[in-house]
Amino acid sequence: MIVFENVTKHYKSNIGLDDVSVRINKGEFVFLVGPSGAGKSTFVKLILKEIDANKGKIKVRGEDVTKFSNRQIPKLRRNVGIVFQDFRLLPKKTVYENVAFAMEIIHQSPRTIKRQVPQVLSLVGVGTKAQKYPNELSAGEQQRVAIARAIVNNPKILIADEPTGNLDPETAWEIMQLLELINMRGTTILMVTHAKDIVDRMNKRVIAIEKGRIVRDDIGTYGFEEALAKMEVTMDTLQHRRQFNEKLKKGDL
Ligand SMILES: Nc1ncnc2c1ncn2[C@@H]1O[C@H](COP(=O)(O)OP(=O)(O)OP(=O)(O)O)[C@@H](O)[C@H]1O
Repeated sequence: MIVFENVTKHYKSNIGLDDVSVRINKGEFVFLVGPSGAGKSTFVKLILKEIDANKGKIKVRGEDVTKFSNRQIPKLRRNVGIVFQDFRLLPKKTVYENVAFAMEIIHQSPRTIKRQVPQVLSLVGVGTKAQKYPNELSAGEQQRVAIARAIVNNPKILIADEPTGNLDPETAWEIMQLLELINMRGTTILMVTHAKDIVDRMNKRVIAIEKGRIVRDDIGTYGFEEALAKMEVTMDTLQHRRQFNEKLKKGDL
């Protein structure tokens, strides 16, 4: 889904990323962590082609974005939703209008907008706030609206850049559960964060970068346990089927 192959990005004298190779698969939930100046924003900006790499290939959904022309960039960004720490909602538009606007700019029909916006607002838990303005909402509600706006056009990838940075721990956790729900519906999620407690609690894959290099890439253990649980079910089912077949053969049924 997102592949970096020997990607290097230098800014004059600073290293953004240094020979980074990594693959994020379809459906994954990945944390990108690292100290300030490590290269996290550089990583995100390269995916969105807000900046260009000096070296290497960056594939997003199989296409090498380093070769994209300016005309191809809007399509790329349509496939990658993004949410920020500071929400970035339009203050003079209502919740409904903020989300509808993301559909209007890609020329969705009024009928589709009318159908989709209420659906996505209730999915993220702010269905009753459609006519409110951002300043009438709590921080957590504003982030929910920003998430609604980011996913309303069904992007395959959602990048969350410090999405809980402005939230108290309880609200932050609610937002994480919402992101998990979105991930379970099939969206690949890349979340940049400094929130160690959240990273530990979520137990997902963690890519750590320092000074432009990947220094750790740990797969969360839940994925493995889940797979094991699924295997047990399958093995149970197989065993039942085998017993059933044997009984059938013996004429015990
Ligand atoms: N436009 C730029 N011009 C020059 N140097 C830059 C530029 N943008 C980033 N850098 C440098 O590249 C390195 C990586 O920066 P980047 O913003 O990717 O880090 P980060 O991990 O996102 O940091 P933070 O957690 O503080 O946002 C840093 O040394 C930074 O100073």
